[in-house]
Amino acid sequence: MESLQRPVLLILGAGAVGLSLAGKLSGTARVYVACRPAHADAIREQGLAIEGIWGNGTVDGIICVTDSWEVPAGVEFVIVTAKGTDTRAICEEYAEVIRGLPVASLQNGIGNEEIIAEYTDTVVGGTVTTNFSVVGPGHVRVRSESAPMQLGVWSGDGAAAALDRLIGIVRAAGIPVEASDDIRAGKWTKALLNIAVNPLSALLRAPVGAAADDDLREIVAGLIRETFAVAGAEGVRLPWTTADDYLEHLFCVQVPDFAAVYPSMYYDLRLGRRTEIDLLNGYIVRLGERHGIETPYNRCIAGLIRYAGAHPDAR
Ligand SMILES: NC(=O)C1=CN([C@@H]2O[C@H](COP(=O)(O)OP(=O)(O)OC[C@H]3O[C@@H](n4cnc5c(N)ncnc54)[C@H](OP(=O)(O)O)[C@@H]3O)[C@@H](O)[C@H]2O)C=CC1
Ligand SMILES: CC(C)(CO)C(=O)C(=O)O
Repeated sequence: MESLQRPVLLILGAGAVGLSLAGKLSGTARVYVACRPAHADAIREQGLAIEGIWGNGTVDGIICVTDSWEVPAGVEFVIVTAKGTDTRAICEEYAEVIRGLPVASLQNGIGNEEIIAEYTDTVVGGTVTTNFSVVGPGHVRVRSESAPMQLGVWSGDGAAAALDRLIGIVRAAGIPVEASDDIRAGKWTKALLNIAVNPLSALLRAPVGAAADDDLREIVAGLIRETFAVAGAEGVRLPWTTADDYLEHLFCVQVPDFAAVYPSMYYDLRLGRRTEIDLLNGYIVRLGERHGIETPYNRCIAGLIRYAGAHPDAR
């Protein structure tokens, strides 16, 4: 009977982040994951293998689905962890399931919550500043963590109540989490880190620590100064007054925290998948054009990533 009272969650687009979350959340919730057949087959056969700072071992009880009709009634929360390039497609695929349910995004980049809000009324925005990777089918690794998960009301009358409940579920599972009273700014705050390190790591095949190299610091500073100018024009209230204040945090805290690991875009480029560049640096370029702000550093790095993405011999 106890399991019937557990919250029922559906994680949409479960790879590095989604499967790791599923592994942790299944301690306190019944968790369905919408994932690819390779993960589903491995997890059905031998459970989810998880290693790293969130614990080591095999997690049984995660329920894999590869099609929307496999999701039973009774799901209370949906968490989207697909890449931002797949947000619309996965929302379309699971549209019947998610309509009317609270849906949270833990994705990087700007624009995912707006898409999700087209499919349900109640949206919770979120960020996760932890490093996750896929080791193989049904096997994930969790490495460095630099800040607690942030969750905040995005839209919908029911979002405040949904937020409280979701935070309770996440906290009960032992994942550090905080409520954000301005999750729009929270998404931009997280994007600063991704704009600074993801494309450089992906292009150079180097871990995040490379961003602090003397030859790269000025590039990172250029990316961030442009992003601050655009964020200011958009009226986004970042937690740092100036780009240089954030750069100090980036180089003194975030880059050291993630020095040895590779960001998600590194894996996308290596594996020939679409990258999230247009939700990050490419987005800054588009907004810069709208506001008449020059963004040469972001334009350059976004172009390099797009070129490498389109030319296998360049990645
Ligand atoms: N990895 C990290 O350390 C962090 C990542 N993030 C962000 O979290 C999000 C997820 O990243 P990450 O977990 O690394 O990405 P992954 O690519 O590892 O995981 C996403 C998974 O969703 C699958 N997927 C996509 N569409 C569908 C679908 N329609 N049905 C079933 N499965 C689907 C993908 O399969 P396929 O590849 O075959 O399409 C992939 O396995 C991104 O926005 C990322 O930027 C945030 C913080 C840290
Ligand atoms: C925080 C970081 C850099 C962790 O890997 C990330 O968000 C990503 O990989 O996209």
